[in-house]
Amino acid sequence: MAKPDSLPEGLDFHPAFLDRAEQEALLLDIRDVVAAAPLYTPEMPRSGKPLSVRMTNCGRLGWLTDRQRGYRYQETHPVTGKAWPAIPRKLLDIWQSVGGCDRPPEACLVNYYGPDAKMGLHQDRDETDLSAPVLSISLGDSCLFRVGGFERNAPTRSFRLESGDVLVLGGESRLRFHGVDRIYPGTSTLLKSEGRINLTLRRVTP
Ligand SMILES: O=C(O)CCC(=O)C(=O)O
Ligand SMILES: [Fe+2]
Repeated sequence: MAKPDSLPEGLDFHPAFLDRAEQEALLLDIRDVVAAAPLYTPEMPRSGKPLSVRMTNCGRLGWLTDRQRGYRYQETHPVTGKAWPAIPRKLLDIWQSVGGCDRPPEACLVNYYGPDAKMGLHQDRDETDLSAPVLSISLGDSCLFRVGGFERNAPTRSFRLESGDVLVLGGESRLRFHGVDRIYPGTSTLLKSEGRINLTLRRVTP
């Protein structure tokens, strides 16, 4: 899709960065990741309320949240107790070409959104290295993505993210609030069924 006319300062958006063949190849790698590290349902800290998105990770560190211990990175899958699988080469290459960071990512969060899933407005700030960017890749159904400022109540703008789009939150945009308002089911034929996969690559430690 075309770039929206006005995106917030410092937001680096690459619509249709991956062509269909690249998306299919990446999806095969993600299926291997999910086979080794199954999707699970994360819980909100304290309340234990389940998130609508299911998650897993690859990389040395994985991001997770549960009732008891809240938001954090850890080296093992919360259900299997095993180390996360490695980040696929293709993702490291994408980070190298558009991430603008010479150190490799340490974590790749895999978010799976069913047709009704969403993600509330939040900042990514559980990393100790906030100088490295957050790089996000969309696969499958389109979503309505919302991005705001540096306070929760600052004005926000929404635009669609489609399969193959890459978005980099870096530099002065690293800590912008963002979230996913909704999925548009049936807008992509990439996945076998409705839904969206988001891959979020991050550097965690300096
Ligand atoms: O699904 C997306 O596009 C955003 C995901 C996200 O913001 C996150 O996992 O922190
Ligand atoms: Fe985020």
